[in-house]
Amino acid sequence: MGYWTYARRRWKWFLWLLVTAVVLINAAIFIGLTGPRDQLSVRQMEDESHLLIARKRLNKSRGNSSGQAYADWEQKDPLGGDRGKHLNQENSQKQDQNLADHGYDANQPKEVDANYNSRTNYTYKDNEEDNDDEEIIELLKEKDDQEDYVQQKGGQSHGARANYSITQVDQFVQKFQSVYKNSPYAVDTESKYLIHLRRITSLRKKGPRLVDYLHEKCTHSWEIFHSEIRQHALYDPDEGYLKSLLKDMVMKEVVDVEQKEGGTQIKLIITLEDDGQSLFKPMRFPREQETLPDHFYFADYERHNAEIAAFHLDMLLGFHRVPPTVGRVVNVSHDLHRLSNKKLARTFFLSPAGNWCFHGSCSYYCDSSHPICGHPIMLEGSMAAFLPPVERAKRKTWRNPWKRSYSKHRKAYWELNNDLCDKIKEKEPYNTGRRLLDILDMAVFDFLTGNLDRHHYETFQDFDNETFLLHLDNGRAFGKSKYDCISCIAPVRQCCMIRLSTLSKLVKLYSGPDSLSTLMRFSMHSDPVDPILVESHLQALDRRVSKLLHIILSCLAKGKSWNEVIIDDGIT
Ligand SMILES: Nc1ncnc2c1ncn2[C@@H]1O[C@H](COP(=O)(O)OP(=O)(O)OP(=O)(O)O)[C@@H](O)[C@H]1O
Ligand SMILES: [Mn+2]
Repeated sequence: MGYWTYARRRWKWFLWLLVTAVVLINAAIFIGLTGPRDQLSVRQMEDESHLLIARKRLNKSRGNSSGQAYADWEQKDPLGGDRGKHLNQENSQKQDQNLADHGYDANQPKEVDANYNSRTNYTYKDNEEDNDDEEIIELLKEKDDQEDYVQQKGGQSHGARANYSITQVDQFVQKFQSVYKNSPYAVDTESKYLIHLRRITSLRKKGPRLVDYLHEKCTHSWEIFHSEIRQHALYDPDEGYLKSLLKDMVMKEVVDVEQKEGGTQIKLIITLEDDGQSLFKPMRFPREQETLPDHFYFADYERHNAEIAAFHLDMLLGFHRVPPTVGRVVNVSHDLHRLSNKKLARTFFLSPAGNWCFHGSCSYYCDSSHPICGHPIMLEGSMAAFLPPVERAKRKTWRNPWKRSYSKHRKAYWELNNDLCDKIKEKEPYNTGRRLLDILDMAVFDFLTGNLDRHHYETFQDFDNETFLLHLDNGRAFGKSKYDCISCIAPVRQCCMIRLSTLSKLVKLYSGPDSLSTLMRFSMHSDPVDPILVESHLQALDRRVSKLLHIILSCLAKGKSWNEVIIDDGIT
């Protein structure tokens, strides 16, 4: 072999080694960049053919879409069978029978929360931010020492009183009854809560519609919902369209899916065959799972069932400020993946357990370690009716004066000082009209649901400042059933004020015969993904009704006069 032949062979070897090295280095870089965790999902997302095969297989065995999967729900009345009738005074006699038909018996003994009397419930140890609230803690501790602060009376049903009666509140309720004896706000212990509620809401002046919808011709339920939005309420529960809207959100075929930008966690805009749209928040955890003790409120996961429960609670309180919301089970493949754009579709994958999962893109929990998964393909979520597009009905976003700091280290002004109310009372829009009392209503609502995440609120610009506040975004509510968020009610405690119509409803819920937990259980029973709340969260509602009344009572005890604390602004 000559020298040149030998040299050529070595050169070939060298070239071959070089190419192999380049390939290996590239592969190493690829693995390093994507990380071993994502290898499986990257492969799965790139190669959608296996998803198509799996989809076909599962669709065959489970029905094509959520509409079909939920066809049996068609027979169900989305507003609780005879809710319409319950709210109708003329049918009040039928009501008892209807309630009985639904297994509702006001005289049934209720499960008593055995832990309620324990001291830990009053010291709020599981959330340090509220430990600054010395005053209320001292007050509650003091009462706890008196032992009769909370008397458990399992066996009888008298509203929240049944399990969570407070001696001083009983006396306050008696005074309330005598002061408003012959007024629409009168409270007795016999009549049904829904009759009481109806009497109060019937006093409401609805006000005009949104300007752009004055001459609207409507066919679909969502169009009617938009055109029926009024100055003083988002919807009217007595109108037939609400029932149809809830039903349509469950039954209509999904025709488009898009990820909603803005906010921190994943939400999808789902368009249905009638062109109506809903905001879909997917289920992440079982109902029993509570907020992780080491999570701040702003890092807490959103709960789809909290959105549904909040809608029912808001309706039962007669506020009508939460967009109609209902549970729906969707097919991750047919209803979501098939209709997603490329960016969203790439985040879908088959999990090692064989479940259909996705994670979308957002700032919190949108990665493959926090997947949203079907079982194996059907996924539960909440569908909130979309508000009118901003091009037709502009909304104004307001900073909540009692906004939290959203920082691990800082506290907000109102958490360190008690005079925020005195300051904002002087300022627009809180110095006139209904706004300040609406903020206090929102605090009552958030205290009941345990929602610490109320940084902003919105109103419809058409109605200027004299309008209701939208109670949007309740996804972080109902996170801790044994903990009552006293700081959520700071606006009421610091202003020492409450709207008469709201107080009257709370007094009625305390007095019975219906308790808030029973009414909620009954109202939510109509939802396709019922049970919406586990028992401990329902019991918490009754406990919080008692505490709310105690907070009002302590304002009076501080020397404020009745009319300074309880404000009749005519808004119901
Ligand atoms: N039913 C609805 N129809 C139309 N828009 C809505 C609806 N609900 C919420 N939005 C809009 O979408 C935005 C985000 O919704 P939401 O607040 O529920 O999401 P989020 O991720 O929980 O937000 P954040 O992280 O800020 O708490 C809201 O600020 C609101 O403007
Ligand atoms: Mn939120």
